Amino acid sequence: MLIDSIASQGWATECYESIYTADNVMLFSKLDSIGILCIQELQDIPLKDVENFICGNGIIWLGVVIDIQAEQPRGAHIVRLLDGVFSLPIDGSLLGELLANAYRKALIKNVTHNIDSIHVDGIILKSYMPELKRIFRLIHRVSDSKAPVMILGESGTGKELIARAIHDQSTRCAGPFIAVNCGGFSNDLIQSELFGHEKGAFTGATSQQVGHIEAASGGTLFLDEIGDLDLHLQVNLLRFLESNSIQRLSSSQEIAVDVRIVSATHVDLDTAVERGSFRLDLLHRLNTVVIHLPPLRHRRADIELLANQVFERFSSRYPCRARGFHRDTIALMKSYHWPGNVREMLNRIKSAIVLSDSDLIMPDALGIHNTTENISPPSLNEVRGAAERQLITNILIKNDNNIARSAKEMGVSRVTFYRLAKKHNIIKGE
Ligand SMILES: Nc1ncnc2c1ncn2[C@@H]1O[C@H](COP(=O)(O)OP(=O)(O)OP(=O)(O)O)[C@@H](O)[C@H]1O
Repeated sequence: MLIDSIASQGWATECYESIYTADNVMLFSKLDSIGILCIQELQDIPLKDVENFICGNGIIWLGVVIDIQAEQPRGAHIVRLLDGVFSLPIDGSLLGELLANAYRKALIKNVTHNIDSIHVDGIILKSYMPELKRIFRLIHRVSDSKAPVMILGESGTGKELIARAIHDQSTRCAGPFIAVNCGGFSNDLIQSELFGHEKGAFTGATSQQVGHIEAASGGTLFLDEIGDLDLHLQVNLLRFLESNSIQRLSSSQEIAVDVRIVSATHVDLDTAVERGSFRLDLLHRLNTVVIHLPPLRHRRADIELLANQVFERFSSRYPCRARGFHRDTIALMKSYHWPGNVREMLNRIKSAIVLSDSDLIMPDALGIHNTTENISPPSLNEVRGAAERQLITNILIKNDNNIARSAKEMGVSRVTFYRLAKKHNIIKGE
């Protein structure tokens, strides 16, 4: 068996039955991994999916074929996307050489393309959590496509920053990034803000105005608080998404527009659909790719990293005596509930930097008087869910995101581990 032969040369191996299952694991795998694809097994899989799989992660791929001649022409196309191909049976030392070469390339690729972090607005987004690393990799992966992205998360978790990151990493980065708050205006105003209007379209329309959708052409339109959009406007937005064209208010002229849509909301849209306040067809148009941003209280592992990043960023801008945080301050930040998420952390640290008169920022400088403020007691289900989620996350971190080892340590099958990790959005479903 090929797997045994590879393992006998000292390589750690994992075997997956389909590229769809493997795809989830790839998002977690170390970037210096090598993949081997059995080309025969790809016969029934749409070529587009195979291409996306091979090109969509930071891994060096080799292919194994039974009979190279018989693989033409579909197999030949796949082979061109790979870094090398070999047929079976293969001599052990030749296999060792192929793997060593691929590993060298993987290490170089890992150094030159760090896809575990994102640069945006002068900030480096980093995380110790597999869930966040997966999001950063996802952003890199969707960068070349126009697929609509929906970002879900509480206020202040960084939804707009992530939307900006998606734009900046994309092939549209030279185009405009236009952000619109769908909940911030009256219905009439938002209609005109989005679609534009002709002169005289309504009282006060003294000149023609280009709407945000048109203005974002060639770039990205970020629709914040999409859950607050009125039903009537949802119909108009859906029409635009289906036709890729708009009509300004009071005009019958169709204007073609090429934009990528990123939307965000803190509202539970599934419930909104059930209640009839959000259209299911619009939801399906917007949520091709979904990113769940966790609240800061679920990112304990990142608190110190984030706090230090914020400190570095702002301590050079303001007069500041402090050189960092006292360890009790870090401990307080880790135990605090952060109802306002990263935005609240930013504001508390900024004022602590300005007000602090000691070498280290002390806990009281954060102005957090009662760590239980704003916390309503969690339900038993919430407590169980949070514990399960934390356990899975910790086990994944400990096992270097290796699913098989994590499942073994947790004492469940790989399938059960997968199901639990998917349930908690730690990994993406198929
Ligand atoms: N990982 C991060 N590192 C540093 N700053 C961050 C990070 N995430 C978010 N921020 C900052 O936190 C603030 C809030 O972020 P953002 O406006 O993107 O949140 P949001 O989820 O869109 O909030 P809302 O739903 O209220 O509009 C911004 O100043 C942003 O720059």
